[in-house]
Amino acid sequence: MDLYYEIYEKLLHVMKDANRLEIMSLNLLQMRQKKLPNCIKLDYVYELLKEYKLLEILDGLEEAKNDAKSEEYRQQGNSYFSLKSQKYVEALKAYNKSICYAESQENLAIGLANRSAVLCELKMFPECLESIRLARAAGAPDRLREKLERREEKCQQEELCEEEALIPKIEIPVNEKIPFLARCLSLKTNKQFGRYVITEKDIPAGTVIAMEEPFAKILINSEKYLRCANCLQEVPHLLMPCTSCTQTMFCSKVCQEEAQRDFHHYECEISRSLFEVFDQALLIVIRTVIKAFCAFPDPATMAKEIEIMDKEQKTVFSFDWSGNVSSCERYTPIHTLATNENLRGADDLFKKYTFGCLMYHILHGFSHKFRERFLTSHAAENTVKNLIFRHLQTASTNMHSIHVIEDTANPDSSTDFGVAAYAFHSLVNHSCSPNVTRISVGAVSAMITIKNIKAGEQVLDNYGYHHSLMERHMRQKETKRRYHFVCQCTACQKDYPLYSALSMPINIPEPLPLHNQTRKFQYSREFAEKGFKKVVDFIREFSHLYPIMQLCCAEEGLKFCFNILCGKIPLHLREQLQKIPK
Ligand SMILES: C[S@@+](CC[C@H](N)C(=O)[O-])C[C@H]1O[C@@H](n2cnc3c(N)ncnc32)[C@H](O)[C@@H]1O
Repeated sequence: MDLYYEIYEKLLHVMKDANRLEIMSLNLLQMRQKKLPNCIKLDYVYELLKEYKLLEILDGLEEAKNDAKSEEYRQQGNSYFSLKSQKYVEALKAYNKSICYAESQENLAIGLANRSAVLCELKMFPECLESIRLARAAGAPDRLREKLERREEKCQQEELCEEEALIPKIEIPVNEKIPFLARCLSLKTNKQFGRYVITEKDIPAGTVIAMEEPFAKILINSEKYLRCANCLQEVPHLLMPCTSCTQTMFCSKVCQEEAQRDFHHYECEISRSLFEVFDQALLIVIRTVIKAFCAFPDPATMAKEIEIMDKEQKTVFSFDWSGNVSSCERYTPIHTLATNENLRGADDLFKKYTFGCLMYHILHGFSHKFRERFLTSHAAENTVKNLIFRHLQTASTNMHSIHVIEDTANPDSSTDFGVAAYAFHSLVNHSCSPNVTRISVGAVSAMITIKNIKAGEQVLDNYGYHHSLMERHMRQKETKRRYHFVCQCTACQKDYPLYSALSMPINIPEPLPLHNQTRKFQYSREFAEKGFKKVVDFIREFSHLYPIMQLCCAEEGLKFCFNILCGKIPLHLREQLQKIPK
């Protein structure tokens, strides 16, 4: 169980034992009825956490660089790399961890040299050469010289056959003021949906309609030694450690400087605590709050601007993004994302007060840089608490995962490597039979249509509850629980069947036969290019027959092929594909 949840459960437990649970709920309810600001509710729960000494659990979680640990992680890397294991991605992670913990230049250089060995086994020859260069620059010891030379020679002899991933483009007219959106998209509001996005023109299936950069993004814990903490690219060969902390790696000087300016300056001292205490759903909250504070010259100006934002409720559609956009303007559409505060139950709010207290405690207690720059007055402290609470709510309603290509042989294996806050994507509502899907191109989110959408229709994504995978009553229960609405989409109204019960008319061809392809071929550019065209043509022609088995498969095929065209094959999958005999 994550540490933040363990502390929450402990608090519940001690309050119950002391017969204080009811009175606490009543107090919080009264504060809510009096419409007191959230910082006061957080203060109330904060006092309880202090009284029961639960905040002490957060002490001493940081670790300094340490050669003994660096060597231990290198040993772990060696055993993953051994002939017996051949777990190359795990070996890369362990070597990078060893690099991050290295105190001495020697341990840093050995880690880099060992990393090059794994890259060579993974047939990533240019990447291996880069790691050799870095190992030498770090002063690789003489005893490794010969090994590095042999490895270098081998890499130089190998042919390069890496295919560049395609960067998708919006190929229909683009909004002049919002160059990352198709011009036909516009925003509406009504009682049922709140804000919602429609298209004013017909859009055929297979059309990219948005390419959006996030306001804030984070890496998940299991990826921190494989990807750059700033751009999130999977470039283990380029990663160099933060010179102070043990949890953060950057792929370039540019990324390091950007991260330092945007968030790492305040997170460096607390980087291990953050990963130890919170999961990705909460890490994005802290990152959003830090980035928000960095967007303003000082907390007092920020508080004033926030008042205006709360009043005006501007969205991504309110700004001209074609020229210079101020950092305050960039933050505004994230600030105004839906919180669903009035629809949340007491239990949910109590959890969020507790998690918010833990976040505040870590920022206030352990990040000196954050405290010095932002917690400069009582009013500023309240602004931080209110903002943490706000984004605990916006994140749970609006956050989006950043993911890689799915592994068809292990559909349950995780594909997420990050979480991000997107201003436009967060305005798109849910359907159990969606007409768009999102694909991550790095941290950029590409939205592509998977059905033909007619002028005037709403653009609808899926929040994880598809009619082909889950019964209607379960979907409606889940959307109510997590997103506070009972879904009334066409699939719910017409009770579309589960995948296994879909009809499969025999006069309609199979759109993309995956089963008689080898696994390696499924992930090739050649397959994806042909496959994409085939499924798109299929959906465009037969869209009116939905829901039938062939169309559900075609939508899945479209996602799969588009992902392969635009995304790089992630390392763990590359390792598996390489192990398949020719
Ligand atoms: C990511 S936001 C979507 C944009 C939102 N409508 C807004 O006004 O900001 C998710 C929230 O939108 C609303 N929502 C999403 N899909 C919906 C649907 N199919 N029916 C009703 N409300 C929906 C719910 O309040 C949900 O918590």
